[in-house]
Amino acid sequence: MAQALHFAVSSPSPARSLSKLSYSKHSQSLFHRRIPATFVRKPISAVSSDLESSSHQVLVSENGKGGIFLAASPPQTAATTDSSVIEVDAVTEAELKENGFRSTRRTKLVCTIGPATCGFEQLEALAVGGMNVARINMCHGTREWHRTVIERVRRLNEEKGYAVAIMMDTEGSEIHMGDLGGASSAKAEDGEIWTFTVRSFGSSRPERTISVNYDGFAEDVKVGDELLVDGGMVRFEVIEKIGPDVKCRCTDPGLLLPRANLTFWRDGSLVRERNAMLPTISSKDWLDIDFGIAEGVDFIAISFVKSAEVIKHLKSYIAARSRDSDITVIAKIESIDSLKNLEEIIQASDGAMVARGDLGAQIPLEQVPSAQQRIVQLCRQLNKPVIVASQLLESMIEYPTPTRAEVADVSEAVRQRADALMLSGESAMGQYPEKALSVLRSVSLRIERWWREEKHHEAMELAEISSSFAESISEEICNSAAKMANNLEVDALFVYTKTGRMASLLSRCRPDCPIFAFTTTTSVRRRLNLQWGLIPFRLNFSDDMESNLNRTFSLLKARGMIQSGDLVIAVSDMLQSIQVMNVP
Ligand SMILES: Nc1ncnc2c1ncn2[C@@H]1O[C@H](COP(=O)(O)OP(=O)(O)O)[C@@H](O)[C@H]1O
Ligand SMILES: C=C(OP(=O)(O)O)C(=O)O
Ligand SMILES: [K+]
Ligand SMILES: [Mg+2]
Repeated sequence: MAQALHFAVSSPSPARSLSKLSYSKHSQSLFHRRIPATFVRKPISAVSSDLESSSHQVLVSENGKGGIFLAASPPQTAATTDSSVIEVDAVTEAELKENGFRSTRRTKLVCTIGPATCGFEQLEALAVGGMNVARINMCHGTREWHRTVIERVRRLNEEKGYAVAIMMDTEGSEIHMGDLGGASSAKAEDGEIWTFTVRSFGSSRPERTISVNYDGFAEDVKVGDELLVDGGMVRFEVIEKIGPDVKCRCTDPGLLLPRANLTFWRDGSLVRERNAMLPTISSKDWLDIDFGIAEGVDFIAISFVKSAEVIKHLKSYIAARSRDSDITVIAKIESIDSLKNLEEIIQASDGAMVARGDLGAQIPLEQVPSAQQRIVQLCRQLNKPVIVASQLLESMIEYPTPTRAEVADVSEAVRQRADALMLSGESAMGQYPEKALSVLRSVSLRIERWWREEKHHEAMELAEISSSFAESISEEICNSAAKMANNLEVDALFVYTKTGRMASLLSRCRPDCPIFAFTTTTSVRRRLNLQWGLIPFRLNFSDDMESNLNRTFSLLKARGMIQSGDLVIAVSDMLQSIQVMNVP
């Protein structure tokens, strides 16, 4: 029984308007009569409203495959011919073959790499387990150590066909403890007197003495202040100051980890005077940033961002230092100031991280969940990938299974439809990194399915974000294509995008089906690895959508990733078009 789809298009000239499009459920193909119409004002239910300019025509025309082809502007000339290779990472290929499209995981997974996972085999195990991005934290380890990790991830991608991206995370200039003289941790017992000092020590460090990286520390703290390690994992009270040494009594025992973050509180509020004067990007950070640019990392995550200024400054520096690299700058939201200036920071950044570790040390812990929800929602509105980070599965540093509370925390982050989840200590120095990763994966799949089956009608209302008419065409096309994909229950969305923008506009709509994103450069492909629901492929393609589609179909069918009859909606940023068709 054919089902009529109506596209109502009004045109300045009378009479000519689009009429019926018949959609036959059986052959799953759309057919229609070719009626070119200049689209002026009325919305087309599928492509939606506000394409006003008369210079833009919306053509509904036959595309030889009985498919519908909406082109919002005449096709431009575009790229060159191509090789017939399609690059897809091995994990995705296996998942698609095993579970089919609809159950492919949408939420991306970031793993912090540390001593527990820096070996080639350990990195491979994480990649097989679904790691999309490997994070290196410059707060720890040497540049040489991090370079080795980067090289191993690159080798993994080369040899095994993965597309694991690299995220470099700056140390930042907040106050933290030094190393513990090589010890992996130190236990502070209740009532013990510890010395925090700005002195630096060679090999022999007196017992219960901790060096602090902030020279102003001994001046700024006052007797009576409360000193928090890692946001309250251990607490001390300042009892005496002797020159560079600050004597503190342990009031809340716990484990001291190397280079743990220090904050100090006076009369119940965070002391930030001089601290606030510290630069967001320290001199060491600039050296690390040069290192990251030289190593070609995909993302640079900036710690303790306080304003949009530092992001703009860094982006212009990166642009000047490396013309062609498109390193994505992620703002870590982990201080009171970053919450105060949240919108401007996210607007200026390419993405954000809810860095709950330090955030929970700077604001009362009970405010972290609502701050997380606010940050995730704002990023989604502004079309910026957002990562929920830290302590998701903290107990799995020591235990092979998570607590119920941790599973609920992960579920909530997936329910909020964050783009990505991040493991910190769990994968950097924990005993069960692969188990922790598999918990993230299984919880993601479960909540994503819950969304598709029970909640997708609650898709978030997305405000218009385009800053030009051309951009608004792309935005309208993606919003419509995502809606069509849900209404027609298509198996997948295909998007052909050089810059990745069209792919992220589709990801922003959180459609029920996965989004196959084809792009011509490896760096854009890796960058798309952080965005919800995108399965990035590298493929040389032209502006001839027919040949792009035919080649893509044959390449993916040959790899058993799609099959004839699958229903696909294809979107392209070159032609600004939507096509609905069955895989031949
Ligand atoms: N490159 C590294 N070398 C050694 N230890 C690391 C490294 N990266 C992370 N770690 C360990 O894992 C813990 C959690 O990692 P992360 O959350 O990134 O750092 P932090 O908690 O110090 O901000 C760190 O405190 C540190 O003990
Ligand atoms: C991710 C965070 O930053 P870092 O681990 O670098 O302190 C955090 O504070 O949660
Ligand atoms: K850091
Ligand atoms: Mg932090």
